[in-house]
Amino acid sequence: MKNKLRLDTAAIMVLLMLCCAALAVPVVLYAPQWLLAPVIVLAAAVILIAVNRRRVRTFIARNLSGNVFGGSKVQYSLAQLPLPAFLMSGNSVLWYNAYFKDSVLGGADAVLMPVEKLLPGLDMAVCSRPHGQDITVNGFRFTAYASPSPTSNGASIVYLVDDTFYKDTLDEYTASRPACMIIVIDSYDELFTDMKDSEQAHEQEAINRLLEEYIGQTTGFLRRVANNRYIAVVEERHIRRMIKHRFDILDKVRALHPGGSLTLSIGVGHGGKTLAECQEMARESIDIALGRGGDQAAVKTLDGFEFFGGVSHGVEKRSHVRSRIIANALEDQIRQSDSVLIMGHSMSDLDAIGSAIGVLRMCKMCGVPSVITVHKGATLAGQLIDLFIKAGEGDNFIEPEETYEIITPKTLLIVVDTYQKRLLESQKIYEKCQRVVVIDHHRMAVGHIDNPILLYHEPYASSASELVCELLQFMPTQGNITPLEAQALLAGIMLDTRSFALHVGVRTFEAAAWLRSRGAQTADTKLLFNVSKAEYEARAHIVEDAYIYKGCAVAVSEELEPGMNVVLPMAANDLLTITGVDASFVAVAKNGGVNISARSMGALNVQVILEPLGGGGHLTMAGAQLKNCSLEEAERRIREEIDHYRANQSASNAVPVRKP
Ligand SMILES: Nc1ncnc2c1ncn2[C@@H]1O[C@H](COP(=O)(O)O[C@H]2[C@@H](O)[C@H](n3cnc4c(N)ncnc43)O[C@@H]2COP(=O)(O)O)[C@@H](O)[C@H]1O
Ligand SMILES: [Mn+2]
Repeated sequence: MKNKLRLDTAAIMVLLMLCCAALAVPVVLYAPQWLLAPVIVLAAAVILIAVNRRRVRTFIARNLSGNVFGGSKVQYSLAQLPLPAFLMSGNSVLWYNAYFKDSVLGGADAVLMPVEKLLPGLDMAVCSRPHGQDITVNGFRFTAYASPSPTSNGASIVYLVDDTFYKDTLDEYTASRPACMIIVIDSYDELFTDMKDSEQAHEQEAINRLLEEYIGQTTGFLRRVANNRYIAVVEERHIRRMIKHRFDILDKVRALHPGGSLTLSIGVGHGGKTLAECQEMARESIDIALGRGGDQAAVKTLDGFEFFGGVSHGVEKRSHVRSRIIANALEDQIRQSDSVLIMGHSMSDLDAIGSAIGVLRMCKMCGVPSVITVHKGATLAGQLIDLFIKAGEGDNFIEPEETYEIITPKTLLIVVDTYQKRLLESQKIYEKCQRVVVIDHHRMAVGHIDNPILLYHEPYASSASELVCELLQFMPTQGNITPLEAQALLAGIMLDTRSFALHVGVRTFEAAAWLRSRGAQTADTKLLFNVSKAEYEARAHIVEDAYIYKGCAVAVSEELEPGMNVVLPMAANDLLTITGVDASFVAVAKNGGVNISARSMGALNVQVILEPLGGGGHLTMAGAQLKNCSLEEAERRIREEIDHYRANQSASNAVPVRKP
């Protein structure tokens, strides 16, 4: 009968269409004034079809749905089921009970209608699973369950459980969970110490007002717990809104001073089981936000950290007193050890080896057996190590594997120029040594060494070599560093400051002056940055092939000759010297993957751009290593992250473009 009805409808439709078509031609040719006639016929056809469809649907519904369908036992039980239920075949609704008609169809008929039209998004594969599928219709939130059909166009029964109340309650519960925020005014002591009382009060009042307004938009509360520190407890829904707006309070506070010297850091903990757990997560977040240089929000969730903001340059906040305390403490630790191992990051560079050479001198002055452990076949400081070998000091450098036998509980491991476990020259040495000291200048990142007995971490220092110079200056002059060692430390500073162009503070020049006084020759040091002709050519080719994308120079290159690793970061440095280039990204194929070096002069944060690719570094210098990745894919991902970064910049001004 259904087929017959469909046939009738189709036949009428086709007939009327044919009539229209047949009429239209002669009418246009001989009597255009009668053109209205076929239009009227067509309109009549459409109305007829609509009326007919409605009649058909009502007819089928009256006969098939409700309580009177065939009287089969299955149908009878579904009709009485106090839940909306329907039967579908292929993609069409065949039958439904009265509950379905009332609550889902609002009393209308829908037999033979496509299911997609009635329940958009219903997926039979999903709702056939034990947890069913969430479906929202007319403001009601159902869970749909289905009997799986053995064939794609076979019949299935679907019934809907109205969970509106429980789902709304669950949403409200989740959205109202408490979250904790710790807010810190960056570099408070440095900024506020020299201010008059009235100026201090004025600044503090401005910050308080902004924070009160910010937290005042929530149902939470804000408490100032120290001069520079606040705690806020807000609901999860407000944290979501803050994340959506990328913590725009950071911009508002930064805008209080045109120079951007006044900034905030925010640590957020949310999603924890208890408020105490969220507070602990907020504490870890604020440590990371401050360790990364401040002026940013770090959000810890159960899955890891997310960062927002972070573009201004931190205010130097180091003191000579702290350096002296660290120097004394380090000397004590060295003297309490039966041996000392000094280690940098993998693919060590002039800063890692230069600072290690400085630390080695401290150990020698303390009379404790010590050695630098480095993969001599995988270093960017090969020329420097060769100089020491030529000077008869090759024994100072040994391969990591050669140290395993000599490690005892009283061995001290001093890690320089990295704070990250996964970047260490040797994970095994780190795991074997029970006592670890870290001397580093990188911003703190997720996965840092978490158990050092002594930590000299200064993200405001130019380099690890600068930090080690400070420590050495508290050691006796007699027996202190040789001219060759001074040259090594100077090379480390020159590398990380791009020859005194970036991250240079007063203390950097103080360290350089001291090294000069200890015999470092700048011309000799410069020679350590020389490359072979082949390396120079490779570097030039990469620069030549680069193109500019959204203010960033992007270059990709096939794998370089073995031993040419330094070409990659050097080409990235070179590209920054092009006018109008805010940042550079160089991607070079390596062992089935791609290595990336990125540089900026501070106008954008390359660390933030490379972090989603699993990389890191800092604002002006970052890197990433993509495993099992083609050059095309790497290039696509770099451009995608640049797009994302630029979109955020223009959307919220959360990341203002500024030269240092
Ligand atoms: N996967 C990563 N995770 C976290 N951090 C990473 C990761 N990969 C790299 N990084 C950090 O990013 C910056 C930049 O690294 P880079 O490899 O691009 O540059 C370093 C050296 O390759 C480069 N370099 C060494 N010798 C020379 C030279 N003779 N001339 C020019 N450039 C040279 O200098 C960078 C030194 O970086 P530093 O060790 O941080 O001081 C870096 O921080 C990685 O740790
Ligand atoms: Mn380094």
